[in-house]
Order: sequence, then structure tokens, then C-alpha cells
Amino acid sequence: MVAGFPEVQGGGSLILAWQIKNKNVLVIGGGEVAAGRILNLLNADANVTVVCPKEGLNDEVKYRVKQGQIKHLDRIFLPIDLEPEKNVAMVLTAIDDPEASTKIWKYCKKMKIPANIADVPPECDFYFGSVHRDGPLQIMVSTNGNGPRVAAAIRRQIGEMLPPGTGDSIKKVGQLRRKLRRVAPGKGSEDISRRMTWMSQVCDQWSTEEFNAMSEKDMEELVRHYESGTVPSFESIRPASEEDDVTWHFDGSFGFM
Ligand SMILES: C[C@@]1(CC(=O)O)C2=NC(=C\c3[nH]c(c(CCC(=O)O)c3CC(=O)O)Cc3[nH]c(c(CC(=O)O)c3CCC(=O)O)/C=C3\N/C(=C\2)[C@@H](CCC(=O)O)[C@]3(C)CC(=O)O)/[C@H]1CCC(=O)O
Ligand SMILES: NC(=O)c1ccc[n+]([C@@H]2O[C@H](COP(=O)([O-])OP(=O)(O)OC[C@H]3O[C@@H](n4cnc5c(N)ncnc54)[C@H](O)[C@@H]3O)[C@@H](O)[C@H]2O)c1
Repeated sequence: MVAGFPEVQGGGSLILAWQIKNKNVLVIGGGEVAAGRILNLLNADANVTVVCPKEGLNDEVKYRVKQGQIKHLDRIFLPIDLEPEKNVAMVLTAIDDPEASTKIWKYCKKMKIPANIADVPPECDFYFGSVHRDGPLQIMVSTNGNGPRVAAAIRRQIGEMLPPGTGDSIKKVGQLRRKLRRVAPGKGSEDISRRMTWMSQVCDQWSTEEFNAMSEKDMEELVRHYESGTVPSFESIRPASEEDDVTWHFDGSFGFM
């Protein structure tokens, strides 16, 4: 810290979560690298078209074409693929032809389309990273071009450190936030600030395990405390939940007697 402010550390990338859902992405080449890119894109709900002669498609890409997960153009890349009416939001190339790669890159720049040219870092508007995925949680590791394989190893280490059920607990937090906005729908800056303060306290106080164990009823009970501005502990709202009612009154026998 200098003068109390964070120090600038240039030379990094701007890491964002790109909302590519329902947007058109052109993947050029259909080998192993393309297969990895395509999976990343499908995980983000993009509309994917792969352009590659069919004999160049690897088994995974062939499978995705057959399943209708992606469209396929059975030929090499042509400039018409990037005409404005195609509405291409992003281009990824993964081809074994450096000359063609550079031509494609130049064309993408002319058409102002962001592109990643596998193998050629200077011809990339963005790099891929190694991603840990658990439901709504995504953690991307980038070494900024220094060591992609090291990025993958670090991603695995991080994934192993996280408590089991982390992704599910985040889903619960999402549900809780939506419920809170239904109970307290105010759009004024004071409403927003109050909602954020309360939600931050809940996130700080409750553990992954507690969020995971939270039922629909528990959530309703929890948001009831919003008005008072207090954050109850998990134990204090649990007795009101349906699940506990069931366990308390269950005598261990099954049947209709
Ligand atoms: C993370 C990951 C994501 C993904 O691709 O989805 C990714 N590369 C992965 C694997 C990998 N790539 C390579 C190897 C062989 C071993 C090695 O060379 O290290 C392995 C390891 C393997 O295959 O096991 C070869 C390679 N990669 C690049 C070059 C060009 C160069 O460096 O000049 C060369 C050839 C160099 C040469 O000619 O020798 C360049 C890039 N690769 C990047 C990303 C970007 C920087 C990310 C970062 O720095 O963090 C960047 C800059 C651009 C980009 O591609 O976006 C994915 C792991 C995913 C996972 O498993 O989780
Ligand atoms: N993550 C990374 O950055 C990374 C990792 C490993 C390899 N690479 C590099 O990425 C490139 C692709 O690797 P791969 O293993 O998938 O190769 P690959 O040989 O399996 O696939 C290349 C594909 O490109 C197709 N192709 C060639 N020219 C084309 C054109 N003009 N239009 C459309 N399709 C065309 C071929 O038919 C083939 O399907 C290679 O240059 C490789 O060195 C990058």
C-alpha cells in the first residue's frame, strides 16, 4: 500500500466473466484444442459454429456436431464467415497453419471482432485460462502466458482445497438473494445499501455447510429477520424449519399405523 491505496501491478490481464450466452462464436479448426474451446463455449451457452474440413474433426467435435450442440461448416475458413450479417461476437482459431492463422487474425481486426489465435499470444485479444467449475462457481487461473500447464496444476490444487458442496452452497446464496429482493424490492439507493449490508452480514456469518443445509423454509425464516436488520444464527432459525419438524416427530417406524 502506498498512501493507503492499492499499488498498481501492471502486466496482468483484465479477468472478466464474459456473458457470451446466445451469441455467435466462430471456431476455426476442429482438432483437440478446438474441442477444449468448444466445451468452454457450450458451458457458457454460446451459439457455436465450427468451420473445418470434416476429415479434420476429432471425435469429440464430431460427437458435438452429431448431437446438434454445434453447427458445422465442412470447409476451410473463408472471409464470408465474418460478414456483418453473421453477427459473430468472437472468433477462436485452433489450426495447424500459422500463415492462415495470421490472415484470419488480421481479418478479425478489420471486422473489429475479438479473437484468440491458439499458439500465437501476440495475436490474441484475450487468453484462455484454466477453469475450476462447480455449479455456479468458476475459478480461472491465468499465468499470463508464462506457463499454461502450471496454471492447470494450480487450478487442480485450488479445486481440492474447497469444501465439498461449495457450488451447491453458492446456489443457495443465489436463491436467498432472489427471495430477499422479493421481500424487500425497493430500488432506491437506501434500499439497495440496506439490502447489501444485510446480505453481506449473512454471507460473513453463515458457513458453506449451513448454506447447504438451508431449506426453502429456512430461507423464508431468515429473510423475515431483514426488517429488524439482524442476522440470526443458523441454529436459531432451524427449529422453525419443516425438515426439523419431520425429524422431531419421526418415531423411527415406517408404515401407516
Ligand atoms: C490454460 C489453458 C486453457 C485452454 O487452452 O483452454 C491454456 N493452455 C493450456 C494448455 C497447454 N497449452 C500448451 C501446453 C503444452 C505445454 C506448455 O507449452 O506449457 C499446454 C499443457 C497441456 O497441454 O497439458 C501449449 C501452448 N499454449 C500457448 C502456447 C503459445 C506460447 O506460449 O507462445 C503454446 C505452445 C508453446 C510452444 O510452441 O512450445 C499459449 C496459451 N495457452 C493458454 C491457455 C494461454 C495462456 C494461459 C496462461 O498462461 O495461464 C495462451 C497464451 C493463449 C491461449 O491459448 O489462450 C490450457 C490448460 C487448461 C487445463 O488443462 O486446465
Ligand atoms: N492452449 C493452447 O494454446 C495450445 C495447446 C496445444 C496446442 N496448441 C496449438 O493449437 C493449434 C491446434 O492444435 P490441435 O492439436 O487442435 O491441432 P490439430 O492438427 O488436431 O487440428 C487442427 C485443425 O485445423 C484444421 N484446419 C487447418 N487449416 C484450417 C483452415 N484454414 N480453416 C479451417 N480449419 C483448418 C485442420 O483440419 C484440423 O482439424 C496448433 O497450432 C497447436 O500447436 C495450442
